[in-house]
Amino acid sequence: MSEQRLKTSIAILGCGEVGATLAYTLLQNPICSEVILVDPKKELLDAQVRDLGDATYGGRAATKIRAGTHQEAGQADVVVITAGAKQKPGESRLSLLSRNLHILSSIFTSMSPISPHTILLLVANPVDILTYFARKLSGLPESQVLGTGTSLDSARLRGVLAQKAEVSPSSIDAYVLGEHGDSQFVAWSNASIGSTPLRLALSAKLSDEFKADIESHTRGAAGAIIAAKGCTAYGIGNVAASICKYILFDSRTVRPLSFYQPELGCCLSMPAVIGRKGILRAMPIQLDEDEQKLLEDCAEGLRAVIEGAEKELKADDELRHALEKHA
Ligand SMILES: NC(=O)C1=CN([C@@H]2O[C@H](COP(=O)(O)OP(=O)(O)OC[C@H]3O[C@@H](n4cnc5c(N)ncnc54)[C@H](O)[C@@H]3O)[C@@H](O)[C@H]2O)C=CC1
Ligand SMILES: CC(=O)C(=O)O
Repeated sequence: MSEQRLKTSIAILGCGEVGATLAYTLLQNPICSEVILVDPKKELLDAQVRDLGDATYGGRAATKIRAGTHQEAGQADVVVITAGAKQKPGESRLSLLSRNLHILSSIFTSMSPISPHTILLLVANPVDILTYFARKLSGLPESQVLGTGTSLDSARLRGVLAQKAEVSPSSIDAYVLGEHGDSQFVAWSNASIGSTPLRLALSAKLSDEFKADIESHTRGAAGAIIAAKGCTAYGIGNVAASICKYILFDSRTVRPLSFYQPELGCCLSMPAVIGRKGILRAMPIQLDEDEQKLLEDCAEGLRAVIEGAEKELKADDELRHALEKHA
């Protein structure tokens, strides 16, 4: 096989806390030949590339890291978008929408023309809404545009359940679904430890109070970490690196990811099979009546945010033109 055919690249837009942590994770666990970092803050970009480069000299150095332009990023196999404002302590993810939508739109203008084979992975918040608009702004097929969604919340859920059940997190099969935000919910009816349904594995422990405690821990995790250190980075760095691996290795792994749900009219997280072409297919999940209602409420809330954002977009010439380009 020629050198050219083996070359695989991941571009990371935004090299702040999350982008740099993701880059470091990709250098420590090589899955591609090149990581390209892009950020308008030139001094920060150069410093991150030098610092991250210093981490590659000792070992296998299988992955090279370099600074690049938006145009170069648009030709990468996977483009991860971490560019955007982050929450201040006490702020919600949705409060970032207006700022981050402008950044998202400028990114697609700068990356154009984007490779038709690129897979876009949205990380910046509010991730479900930005995933929705990235589909429209990029002009890429729906299956190639996904967001990390509740995969991080699900990792947090597995962590806390593993402690309670005294088993390894890798033996817990449980999903947080819906919005990566306040309206998320746990699909308790499907949760299991090994092949044992959670209600059998935890029996008496699994009270409503126990569930409410776990849900509030999972929902509040980001806020608590941000209040103490100003950002979250390691968890999402690890989750985003894993998703890049599922894509590049065509591993067909099932994870809860944010992608377009035609019957709900928005992007939110449901289980999906992930591979080289992005979302290969949704994996059906049977929710109970209460969970189905939570899913519908969550979608209704996200659709209302999308409608508000669309009104704002129509009033802004630059954003309106960006959206109309691929309408
Ligand atoms: N989905 C998830 O689970 C998580 C999402 N996040 C989100 O990720 C985003 C980034 O967080 P941090 O890295 O902590 O923020 P940060 O402020 O440290 O870094 C953001 C970077 O984006 C850059 N940027 C701005 N415009 C750009 C453009 N047009 N092209 C390329 N880069 C651009 C900025 O210069 C800055 O360096 C936030 O929106 C945050 O809420 C953070 C953690 C978890
Ligand atoms: C910041 C964020 O979205 C998280 O850590 O979940």
